[in-house]
Amino acid sequence: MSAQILDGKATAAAIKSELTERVQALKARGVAPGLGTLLVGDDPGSKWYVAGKHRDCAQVGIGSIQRELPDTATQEEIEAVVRELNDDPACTGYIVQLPLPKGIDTNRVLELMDPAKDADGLHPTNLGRLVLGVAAPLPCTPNGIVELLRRHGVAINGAHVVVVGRGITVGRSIGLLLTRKSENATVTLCHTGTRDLSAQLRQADIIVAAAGVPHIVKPEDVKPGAAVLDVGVSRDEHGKIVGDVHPGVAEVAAWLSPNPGGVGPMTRALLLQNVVETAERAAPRA
Ligand SMILES: Nc1nc2c(c(=O)[nH]1)N[C@@H](CN(C=O)c1ccc(C(=O)N[C@@H](CCC(=O)O)C(=O)O)cc1)CN2
Repeated sequence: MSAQILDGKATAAAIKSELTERVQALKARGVAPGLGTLLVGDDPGSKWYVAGKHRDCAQVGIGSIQRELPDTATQEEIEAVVRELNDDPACTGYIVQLPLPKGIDTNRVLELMDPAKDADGLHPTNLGRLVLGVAAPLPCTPNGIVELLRRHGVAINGAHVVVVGRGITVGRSIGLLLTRKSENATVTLCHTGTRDLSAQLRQADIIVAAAGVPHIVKPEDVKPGAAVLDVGVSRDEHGKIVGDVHPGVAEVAAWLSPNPGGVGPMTRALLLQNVVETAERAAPRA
């Protein structure tokens, strides 16, 4: 058996094409959505991701505001740019690219953002709204995963989802989305303190691997017929991505989201969706 591919590139392209129409409709009503990004430091991966976000904006007609600081920037300098983005009327939504350099208090930076402009859905107010079930921008990678499964017809309702990794952008928040009544999944969150990871993985109908540990999910850990989403990014000595999922899993799983080409492009598409939805919320139809 060879798994069917959960094609993030093609799905993201479809979402971007839908968003292009929504942006045009907003502009016809005099609303111009604009995405701001704050990049601190010169990590090549982060630079590439931010550049990709602005390429996407150009593609769908969203404006771009790019702010950069060196990796020597202080907490105060970073917070000053956050305040500027909060006050900039051209910036209708923005993100602070993560991770921030060592020594910077990321939570303080995120808390300072205007929650109404939080395009990543990572502000404590928006995570709280998600807990309460109130409309809010949703974290992009978890939302991208749900959308990727939904658009490929993978059953989420009643599924047992095992998530590996408890980072802020994926593992911590994905359970909040998947356990909503609309998704109705049962979620187990595994991390470095989990005693028998293989035993947990073998129970899963859906595996979300977001640990950043190369090939932590092995073929023998996967129930035949499961859907497996590879989210972790490590690099080999040539800079090539090595995911969290061993290539042999393709012979056991029914569905596989590859890496690259799976969840990454979905993260970018759902970021644009947050920007569009924030602008739509701020400018309700007459
Ligand atoms: N503020 C945020 N920071 C980070 C987030 C986030 O959602 N918000 N997630 C990641 C990085 N990320 C977006 O910022 C991101 C990662 C990967 C991709 C992507 O399209 N990857 C490609 C492969 C690219 C390559 O070859 O390196 C793919 O998967 O096909 C997009 C966005 C951490 N920081």
